[in-house]
Amino acid sequence: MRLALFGGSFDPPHHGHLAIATAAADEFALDSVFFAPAGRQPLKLDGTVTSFEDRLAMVKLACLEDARFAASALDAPRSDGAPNYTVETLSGLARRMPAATLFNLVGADSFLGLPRWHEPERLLELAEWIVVSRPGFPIQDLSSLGLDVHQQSRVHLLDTVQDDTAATDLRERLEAGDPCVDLIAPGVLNYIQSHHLYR
Ligand SMILES: Nc1ncnc2c1ncn2[C@@H]1O[C@H](COP(=O)(O)OP(=O)(O)OP(=O)(O)O)[C@@H](O)[C@H]1O
Ligand SMILES: O=C(O)c1ccc[n+]([C@@H]2O[C@H](COP(=O)([O-])O)[C@@H](O)[C@H]2O)c1
Repeated sequence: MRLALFGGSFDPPHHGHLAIATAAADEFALDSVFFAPAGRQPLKLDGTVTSFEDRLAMVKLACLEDARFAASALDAPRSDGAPNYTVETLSGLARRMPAATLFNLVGADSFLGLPRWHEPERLLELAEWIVVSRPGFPIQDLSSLGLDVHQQSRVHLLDTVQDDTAATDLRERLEAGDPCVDLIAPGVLNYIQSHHLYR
């Protein structure tokens, strides 16, 4: 079983998320990609986000686009209010699925922030990483992270996707009344409209 954790705000899930998950699943023969909305992103504790329940519901709808995709509540808000550290999510997955080959899927912008994540060295041991290019974040910049040779062997770069969709832009466009039909899955758009999100 080859399984990727794909964490994010998913506020809302969009074409860029589906494009990188599809490319990663194709290239690395993944059986499953777990889309896990972050309850409390450790580096964005002050940011306002749409409720976890709405983001999980939208992710479930987005995941209908590919049989390899599944929505996951692994990063649901914790009862003690603590942030959702990916190191804990991945170690939980490794315990529960000891036979699985684990990957962590991220865009290049997220990966460039790795030194600020909780326990970066352990994160690179717990899973292989798939880092996908994103316009404005050249994959060559990853050399600036100073990973040693072993750590580099845990990181796979995928530069076949160049998708400039960003949730921040979409939220602004939705607020302005643009339905963004080409960039958001139809089921997600229906959910946004019927729940009056991003108004
Ligand atoms: N267009 C894209 N190309 C490559 N990676 C992406 C793209 N959009 C999102 N990602 C990656 O998906 C993961 C989750 O992203 P997130 O849900 O925060 O979306 P976002 O579009 O970056 O949101 P925001 O604009 O609110 O920061 C991150 O690892 C991010 O790098
Ligand atoms: O564990 C950490 O310290 C950590 C720090 C920053 C981001 N993350 C996770 O990385 C994923 C992508 O986050 P983002 O905000 O860059 O899209 C999401 O699941 C976050 O919870 C995790």
